[in-house]
Amino acid sequence: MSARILDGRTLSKEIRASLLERSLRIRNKGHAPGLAVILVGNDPASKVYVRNKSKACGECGVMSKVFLFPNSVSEHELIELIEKLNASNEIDGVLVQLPLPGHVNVRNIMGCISVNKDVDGFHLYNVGGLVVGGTIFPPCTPYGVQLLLETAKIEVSGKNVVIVGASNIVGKPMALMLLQKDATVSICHIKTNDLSLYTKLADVLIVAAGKPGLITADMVKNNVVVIDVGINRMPDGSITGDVDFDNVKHKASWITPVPGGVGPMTVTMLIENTIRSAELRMSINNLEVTKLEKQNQVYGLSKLLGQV
Ligand SMILES: Nc1nc(=O)c2c([nH]1)NC[C@@H]1CN(c3ccc(C(=O)N[C@@H](CCC(=O)O)C(=O)O)cc3)C=[N+]21
Ligand SMILES: [Mg+2]
Repeated sequence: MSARILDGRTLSKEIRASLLERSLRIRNKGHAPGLAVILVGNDPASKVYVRNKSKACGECGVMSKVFLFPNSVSEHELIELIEKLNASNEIDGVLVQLPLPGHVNVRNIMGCISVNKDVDGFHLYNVGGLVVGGTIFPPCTPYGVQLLLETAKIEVSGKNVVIVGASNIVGKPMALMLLQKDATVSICHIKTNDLSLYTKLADVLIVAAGKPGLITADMVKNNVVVIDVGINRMPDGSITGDVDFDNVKHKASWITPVPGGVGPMTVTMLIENTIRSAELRMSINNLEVTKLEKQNQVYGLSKLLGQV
């Protein structure tokens, strides 16, 4: 037996085609959707991701602007730029690439991004939205995983979903989103005493630990659905996930490859959030947007969610 592949690259292509159509509709009304990406320092992986994001923006008719800063940048300089971008009518989404250098307080920076342009979903307001069951901007990686599962018609309601990794950008928001879909969610992390006790229970196993080969075939049950969020750069330059793909695939019913699984979906959902932000801004009176924006108030939440 060999698992079916959850192909994020192919699904991304399909979604990006429909995003381009949405983008063109917005452009026809006189606005080009815009994403601002702030990149600090020289981390080669961050540069690759930012390049992928810009390329995807191009495919979807989204204007992208990258702002580069040296490692020595001050918090003040970053905040000054973010405030300009918050106030700019050309910009629908603002993203600060992580990680940031140690002397910059991530919470301070994320807190300055307008909640209405927080396409990463990292502002505490949007994080709080997830806790109570809905947010304007679902964080891109968990959002992409959810879409991969939905597209393959993998039902999570009532299922044991085990998440390995408790980061603020993947593990924790993923848990909240799947809890909202009535899954029974367990979160494991670096201090978990007996990891395989949990992984063996999983109907759906989501791994975001950053450790190549962490999940082996003996740790999972037959027919498990495996989502590998890990991206580990190997000495030969290739990338690999956290799952021993070649062996686990014989037990799993579905599995994501790395590359070509979750990674492209992360980028695609970022564009989706940006285009949705642009659609929302277009649907609201400009004066009202400016007024609410100045007060850093949220608009359109009830419009998007139906109810909170
Ligand atoms: N503010 C912020 N938002 C993020 O969303 C964010 C971030 N910071 N910092 C880093 C992580 C990581 N991330 C990825 C983006 C693209 C791929 C991607 O395109 N992966 C390709 C391969 C890429 C390669 O070859 O290295 C794939 O898996 O097929 C992966 C991971 C976004 N992140
Ligand atoms: Mg991400």
